[in-house]
Amino acid sequence: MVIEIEDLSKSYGHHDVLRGLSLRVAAGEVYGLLGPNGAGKSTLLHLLLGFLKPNAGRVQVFGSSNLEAMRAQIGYIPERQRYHTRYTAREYLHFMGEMSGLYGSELSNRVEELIVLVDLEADANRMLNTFSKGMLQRLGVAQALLGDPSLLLIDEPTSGLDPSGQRGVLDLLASLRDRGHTVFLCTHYLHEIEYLCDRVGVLARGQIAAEARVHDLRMPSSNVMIEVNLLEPELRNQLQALSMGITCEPRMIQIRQNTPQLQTEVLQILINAGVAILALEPLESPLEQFYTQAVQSVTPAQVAQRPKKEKPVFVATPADLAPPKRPVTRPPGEGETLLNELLRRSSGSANGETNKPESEK
Ligand SMILES: Nc1ncnc2c1ncn2[C@@H]1O[C@H](COP(=O)(O)OP(=O)(O)OP(=O)(O)O)[C@@H](O)[C@H]1O
Repeated sequence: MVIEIEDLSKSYGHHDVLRGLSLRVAAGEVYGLLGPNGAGKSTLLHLLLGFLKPNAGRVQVFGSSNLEAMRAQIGYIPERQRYHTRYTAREYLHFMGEMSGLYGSELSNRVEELIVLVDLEADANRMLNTFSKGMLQRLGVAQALLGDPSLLLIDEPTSGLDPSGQRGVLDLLASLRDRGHTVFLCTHYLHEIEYLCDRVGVLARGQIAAEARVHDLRMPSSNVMIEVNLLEPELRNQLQALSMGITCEPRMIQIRQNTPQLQTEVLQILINAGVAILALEPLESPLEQFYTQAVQSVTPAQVAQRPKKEKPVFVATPADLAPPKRPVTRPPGEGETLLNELLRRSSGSANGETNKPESEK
């Protein structure tokens, strides 16, 4: 294992940020950590780098708990890097390379190789105060790679970049993944997870609330939207009669609780009626559903009730991620999503207990 974290807790004063978090990242794996603002993603990166000390728990990188000694093998790309803008990109990389103990031809060769890798050949002699945010971010990647680290810790790499800047950074990170680097990536953006990562974890209320292989989340969405040129009222009624989960407007059909069969029936009716289909899109991606469920599932009461040594709240498997069998629109309390059911079981509520405080039971 490249990263092994067990039962990690970190507080700032009375503010408990991480509460018994455990996770593992294997060599060559690209792990994406999603979490709302303030969930503790940057804190976790700083703990991995040994910049911060945990209140409890174990952090090992490359099998060692001496994280300061491991730093040379880690490339860190922070969300916001500060640069000395009076340097050119080439000078800056030389300067930073010397700081990491590289000299002479080894340093020059490494700098030139990295300038090519991050696609800054044409701009390497320009002053950094003329660089765009995207160029600075690519320079940050080059800097992180100076010591040829095998593990990269990356904090929100495309935050604040325009679409072409984002594309440049993502393509660069994909090329690093393809070179076999182990990557631990913190992000808010689901498309980055889909594009880059092998596995995804959701950090919520100080724990890994859910974990899944990204490949297993590539499944048909359970809710889709079909955009059409125009639906006559008669046709709308015909479609809505197919299922309670279908709602129609003059130019849009929503299928909640979509199945391949139901979708085929809807499309067949539209085609037979000569309706032009302009678009068919998922209402939310399976990854989005997975993230939302994970963030909403861990309630403060559940966190407070969990004994310290308990395993992660929920680790998703492909079967767990299948669309819920009962209608999504059912009244509250009538049923649970599978994820919620598992969560309740894992917090000891399967045998009739609820998560209410003792006083309310
Ligand atoms: N040095 C500090 N002292 C006190 N509180 C801190 C400190 N650093 C972070 N925090 C708090 O800890 C919590 C977690 O912060 P952190 O920056 O790790 O979250 P994050 O998930 O990276 O957030 P974001 O996605 O917004 O960057 C936040 O509530 C933050 O205000």
